[in-house]
Amino acid sequence: MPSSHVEPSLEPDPLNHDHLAKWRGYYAPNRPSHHKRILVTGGAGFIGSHLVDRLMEEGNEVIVVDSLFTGKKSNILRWLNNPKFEFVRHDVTLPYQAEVDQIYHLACPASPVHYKYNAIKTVKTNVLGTMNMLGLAKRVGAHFLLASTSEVYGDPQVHPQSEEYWGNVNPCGLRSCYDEGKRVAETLTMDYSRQHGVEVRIVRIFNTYGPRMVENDGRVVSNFVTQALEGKPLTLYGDGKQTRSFCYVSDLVDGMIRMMNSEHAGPLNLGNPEEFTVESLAHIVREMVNPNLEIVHMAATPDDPTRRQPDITKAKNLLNWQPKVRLRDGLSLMIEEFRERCNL
Ligand SMILES: O=c1ccn([C@@H]2O[C@H](COP(=O)(O)OP(=O)(O)O[C@H]3OC[C@@H](O)[C@H](O)[C@H]3O)[C@@H](O)[C@H]2O)c(=O)[nH]1
Repeated sequence: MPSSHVEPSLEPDPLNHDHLAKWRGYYAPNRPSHHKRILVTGGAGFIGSHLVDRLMEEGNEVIVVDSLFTGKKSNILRWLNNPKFEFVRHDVTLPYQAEVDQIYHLACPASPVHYKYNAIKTVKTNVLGTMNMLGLAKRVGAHFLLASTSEVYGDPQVHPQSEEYWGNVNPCGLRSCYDEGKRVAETLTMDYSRQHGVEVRIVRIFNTYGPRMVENDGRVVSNFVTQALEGKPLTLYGDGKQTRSFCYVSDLVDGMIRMMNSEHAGPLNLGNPEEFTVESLAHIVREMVNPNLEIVHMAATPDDPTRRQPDITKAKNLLNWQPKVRLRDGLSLMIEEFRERCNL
């Protein structure tokens, strides 16, 4: 039994959320005392699998629920025979039940190419999937963390973006399934907190990169690294003057775990505030892999945000968190892993 727990009375008070949560925590059967039982939806994906590594290394029990639409079993291969680990191939748009203490809800395709592929499914994943996981959190008294996104700011008119900014999102465009889907997911999360007393956390994840990105998922860092290693021209969409701020995956995962174990609901930005034009990213990758590569311009994608940079003051103050890995250092780790994994 965790020492911080105060023993509640034998009967739960269903009208008192705080008491109910404590009661559930205290009397739950099979409750481990030294670690947590943690559900990670989307745990076989890029960010999810790095999060799972950290949670398993810390000695927790981890259940991964993933439909494998974009996730891969190979990302969690090292844990498959571990008795503290369980993989469930399941789509979160359908209910799922398990007795857990924490839920990290990441399930959703994240690359614009993937989330636009079946836009209605993307909305369903964000709305039904988030409702299902919040319902589970409510039933079992688990803490719930939503992996939201910088895309809730749309094409921002405020720069850099702080959590107070409400965003500039097209509700009817090609990206809306993801942007609006995540906005509803945030709304649902806050409503489950207000209406049902669920302990929630919302993090808004800015562009993240690193090992295990799907090499052809269409996102800019994975595209440039794969193209460079294959000796192909780097594809710059639009004029290349649009900006992004790239966070290395280990920094991001550290922020997510700190947030889950904090007292703060958020929303909270997690990202690296170093801002680059996409063109300058192409130059950096080219210089690191092969300075002779060509850079070709292609048409811009619709509703592509023109600038993006997180204001991380809140994360610094509340979580004592800030990214440590500089872009070139993170890129060289990623390039090395891509070379090995993809035989490039
Ligand atoms: O080959 C490419 C790919 C992309 N790009 C450009 O690079 C920029 C970044 O594009 P990405 O597809 O990597 O990512 P985006 O910033 O559009 O979306 C991202 O935002 C935040 C996350 O929540 C999302 O999951 C992620 O997809 C865009 O301006 C895009 O047009 C290129 O110039 N060339």
